[in-house]
Formats: sequence, structure tokens, C-alpha cells
Amino acid sequence: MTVSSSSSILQAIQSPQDVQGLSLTELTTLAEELRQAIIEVVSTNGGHLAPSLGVVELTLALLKSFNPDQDRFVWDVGHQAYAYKLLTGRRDQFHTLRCLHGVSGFPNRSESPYDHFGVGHSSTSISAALGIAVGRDLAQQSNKVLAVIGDGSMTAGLAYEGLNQAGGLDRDLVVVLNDNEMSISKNVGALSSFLSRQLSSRWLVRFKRELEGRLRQIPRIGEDLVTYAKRSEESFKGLFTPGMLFEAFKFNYLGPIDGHDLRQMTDVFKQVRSLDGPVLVHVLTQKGRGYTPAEDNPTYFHGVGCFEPETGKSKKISSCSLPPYTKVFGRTLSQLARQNDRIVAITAAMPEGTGLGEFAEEFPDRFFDVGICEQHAVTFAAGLATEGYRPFVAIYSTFLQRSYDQIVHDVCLQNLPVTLCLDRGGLVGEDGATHHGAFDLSFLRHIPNLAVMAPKDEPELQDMLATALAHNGPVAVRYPRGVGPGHAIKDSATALPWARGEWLRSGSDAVVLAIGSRVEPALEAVAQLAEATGKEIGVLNLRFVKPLPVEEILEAARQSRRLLVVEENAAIGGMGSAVLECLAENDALDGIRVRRLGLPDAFVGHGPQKALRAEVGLDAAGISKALRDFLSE
Ligand SMILES: Cc1ncc(C[n+]2csc(CCOP(=O)(O)OP(=O)(O)O)c2C)c(N)n1
Ligand SMILES: CC(=O)[C@@H](O)[C@H](O)COP(=O)(O)O
Ligand SMILES: [Mg+2]
Repeated sequence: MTVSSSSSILQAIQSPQDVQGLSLTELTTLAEELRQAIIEVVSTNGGHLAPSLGVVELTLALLKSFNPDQDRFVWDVGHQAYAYKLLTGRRDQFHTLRCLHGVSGFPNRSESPYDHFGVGHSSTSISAALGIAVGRDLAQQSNKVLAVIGDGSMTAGLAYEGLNQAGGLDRDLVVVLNDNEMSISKNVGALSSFLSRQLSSRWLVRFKRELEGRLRQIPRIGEDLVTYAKRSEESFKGLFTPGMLFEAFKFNYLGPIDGHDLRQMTDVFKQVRSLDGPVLVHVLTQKGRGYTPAEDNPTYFHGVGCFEPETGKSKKISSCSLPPYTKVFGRTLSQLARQNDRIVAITAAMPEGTGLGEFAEEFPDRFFDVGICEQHAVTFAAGLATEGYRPFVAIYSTFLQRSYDQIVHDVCLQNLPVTLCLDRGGLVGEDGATHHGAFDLSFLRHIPNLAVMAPKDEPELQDMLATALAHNGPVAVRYPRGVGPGHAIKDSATALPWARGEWLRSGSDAVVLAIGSRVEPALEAVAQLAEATGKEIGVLNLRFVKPLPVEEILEAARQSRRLLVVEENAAIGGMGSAVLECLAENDALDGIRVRRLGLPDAFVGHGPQKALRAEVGLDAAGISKALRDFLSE
């Protein structure tokens, strides 16, 4: 299925330059065709619908005013770049969006020369665009460089590091702030209200009332001054526009302008072309624009699965009744929090994605959404822990990479009881290389004082959360995107024996030492192989990456000469490496053969999670093959 041929203008676009020759009327028609194409494909493939629908006119105005063959565009996060992809040579492949080996869901330099910078993690666009701009200047070129960044992505400190240097260098750079007042959920933080359209905050009302009172007290001219002040209120507001913030960074601020008004935007961008130095254009858009279900629920349609285009109703009936790890995490934390009022929950702009929605409703005073600020989230949690609280910080594995120093320095060095809850540990699927939680076992296990666990299923996740709470120190628990093997969830969680593994099968021909999401497929592979070959194969659920379950690992080496370690993490530096270190240091390697089965030393692409796991050999079939090869060596 390619993009429907009814889109006549879109079908005629051979290159983005063609957009420059279109009239405003044609652009308006093209905007409609782009929306239809995006809705059509995303309803089948899933994806970031609302963000992309919100910037259709903005994308057209940018391509009308600038030329991606000379100028450079950096989209922040890039989840909103579907219209850009359709207009820059990927229309005919767009139906493969987010499919295995298909079009990526984010700009990707290896996919197109028009994707000037690879993105996926937020708030990098200004820094990258500035680097590109400085490269241009060193080469004495004169093209324009633009970063398009959302108001949510402007909550991350990295954005200000870019603004700060850009203002200091005073180089030609255009930052387009796409302000739709939304992150994934409603945007949070002081900046968000400062950027908001009405400066009618309580502070402003109080300030006006006090000012009026004081002016009236001035003899003879007081009343006139009040009248004058009222009349100049508009310019007063004009003084305190968001521009103030960006002008402090020495940006020339233009806006706010209507991000759905093609004429207004093309006029402003034409003006911007002639400006020197750093310029920020503040554009107001509506997330989900042009598709009522998405306009009504931009959070749900931020990143959506398959749906019926006519109604917006979700198409994918969950294949099993079991709630995903994410839901079990949220429910268990709420359960624990009912018994322990020191528990607080922290998210970095992803309450829904991390399953903390229910917790937030039940414990509003103990729930904190810090915005897209993963570094701050961890150190904020550390501060809370010094006051005797038990913070649970829920951040996707890939995004927690941002907080490495804060985990080391602010949490573990001080041995504070912060629990890091890493959802999306392992391969996540369609979001691809920028979003896989591929490295957390490797980047966490060497940090002193930190315990690291991974559950084999949802009930064990419940117990690991209880185990973390019972432990008076830093703990990380990582679990995969989606649903586990479907074991019944327990009414209450109980702490596990510390640093111990769990024997699931014993066997002398080989032992599979598996961690987390790979335990169940390992059990499945071993059962089939033992049935087919009569081999005696053991399975050990390691449970702990740190402290290592040394007793069980050494027992495995006593049981069999062949040990296969299976993990959904980079093999380098992960669970397998830890087992090797343990055996070597306990002089238990003599005659023992160890094989590590984990993620390759390469970035894994995008596609269905199941297909990716098969591709890297981490599903039951892959584990079975690795075992057969091992046994036949
Ligand atoms: C470092 C990082 N943390 C979290 C995310 C998840 N995420 C993707 S888009 C998004 C919200 C972005 O809001 P905004 O920049 O306003 O873009 P909009 O979706 O509103 O167009 C978040 C939190 C991310 N991509 N990168
Ligand atoms: C663009 C982005 O980074 C998020 O929207 C991410 O795609 C969410 O991932 P999940 O769909 O796994 O919650
Ligand atoms: Mg936004």
C-alpha cells in the first residue's frame, strides 16, 4: 500500500524544491493531502501521529522559505518529521514507516541526505544545529541552519547549553520553537507557563492591583496615572513576552506567530532569511491538528498503535489479558505506597509511558513530573532520599543514559536509597536504535553500591520492587517493553532472597544462565531441545546482575562444562561478562566453556520487537540454535 494516488499535488512532488513553486492555495491543498497520507499510514503502522499532524503547515512554510539542498534542518526528537519525510524523497516508501528495514520513525542520516542530523533523544537540535552552523562558517559557506524544537524539549537543560553558546558566538542560526503547550502529556514547569499565550498569571494580577493602589495615592495626578497605566498594559505585556527569555540569550525573538497560517509564517521566514545572528521564531501550533481524535486527545495520539482512521479507535486488541510490565510496575508501586508514606515517584515527562498515571492520581503530593530532565530527576531524587524519602525514579532505559553521572555521583557515591525503574530495557521495537535499552546492564553493573536486578516476568517484577524497598541503598530494576510470559500477577509483592539466583531446571550437558526477559524463551528453547535430543540442560534465572548470585553461578559450573549466558543487553560488559569474571576470579573456569548470547556490538535497527529479537537470535529459536551449535562443538 503506497500513499494514495488521490493526493495529486503530493504525488507531483519530485523533490522538496517543488514546494517553493506552489501558491498558498496549492500549499493548503497539499497540507490536507499530507495529513491524509500520515493518518493513513500511521493508522496501520502506528507512530507519532499528533506531533506530525501539528507541524504540517510549519513544514511546508519551512520548505517554501528555505531549501534543504543548501540549508540544513535539524528536527528535535524528530518524531514530528513525517510530513518532512513525505516531501523529501520518501513518499513512495512512506508506507514502510517503522517497519523492519523500512523508513525510520525519526530523521536518520543514513536514510536521506535531507536528514541533516540523526535524532530521537530530545533537546539535541540546537547544539547540533550550532555545530553545523559553525562548520558552515569555517568553510565560509552562507547557507541557513535551522533547529525545530518543541516546547516540551525546551524543558531539558541541554537546550539551554545550545542557546547559551549560540548567543555567545553570535552565529547565524535559526531556532523555530514549536509551541503546542504539550510534551507527551501537558507540558510542565515554570518555562511552560512563561511560554503560555496569556500572561494573566496570578502574579501579574496582583502586581497590577498593587501598582494601581500606589498610583491612586499620588496627589492630583494619581487618577490620570492609573488611566495611563491601564492604557499601557498591552505594551507592559509586550515587555514580558517569552521573547525576554530568548533575548537574554542574545537571540532576536520573533513571535509568537500562528503555526497553521501559511502566509504569516512564510512572511516571517522570508524576513528571517535576511537577518544575521541567532534568531528564534516562536510558533504556536495545535498538536494533532486536522484529525479530531488526535486534537481531542493529543497525549494518547502522541505515540499510537494501529487505529481505525474513521473513529480513532484502537485496532490492536491486546493479544493477552495480562497488563504489560509497565502497568504492573505502576500498580505495584501504588500498592507499596499505601503501606509506606515515604515512597515518592518521579518521571521525566512520561507519566503514561512509565505507568505512573494511577500513582499520580492517588498520591498527587508524592508524584513529580520534572519535564524532559532525566539528569535533574535523578539528583532531585537523591535530594529527597537525604530527607528520608524512598524515591522511585521511572525512566526508560535509553533515556536514563543521560543521567549516568548523577547516578554515580549523587546517588551511589552517597549510597542513597533511590530506586531506578528502567522500563523499555532491551529491544523496544519500532522506535529503533535511538530507543532500545541496549546498554543499561553494562553501564550500571560496575557502579559501587548499586544493586541491579531484572525480573523474568511480571510477578517477579513485583517482588523486585519490594526487594528494592527492603534494601537500604541504590537499586536499579530493568524490565522490557510490553507483556511478559503471562503469569498471574500476585496480590502482594514479597522481597526476594538477596543476590540469589533461581534454579528452574538442572542439567549436566549444558546450563543456560538467563536474566530478565530472556528467561522464559530460554526455558522454552531448553524444553524443546531436551525433548528432541534427550539432552540434560539446566536453566538458571540469575535475577541479579549485581551483586552477582555467585553461589548459583559456581553451582552451574559444577553441574556442566558448558554454560550459555543469555541477556537482552549488549553482550560486551553485560551479564555474560559478569559471569565470566565471576568464574575466572573463583578459579572455576578449568575445562568450562562459556558462550555469551546478547545484543551484538552494533546498533540494532527498527521493526517489530518480535522480529528484532529473532534477527539477533535472542528469541527461543535463536537460543535453541545457539545451544545446538554449542552442544555439537
Ligand atoms: C531525552 C529524552 N527523554 C524523553 C523522550 C521521550 N519524548 C519524546 S517526544 C517527548 C515530548 C516532546 O515534547 P515537544 O518537544 O513539545 O514535542 P511535541 O510532541 O509537543 O511536538 C518526549 C518526552 C525523548 N525522546 N528523549
Ligand atoms: C518519541 C519518543 O521518544 C517517545 O514518544 C517514545 O517513542 C515513546 O516510546 P513508547 O511508545 O515505548 O512509550
Ligand atoms: Mg510540545
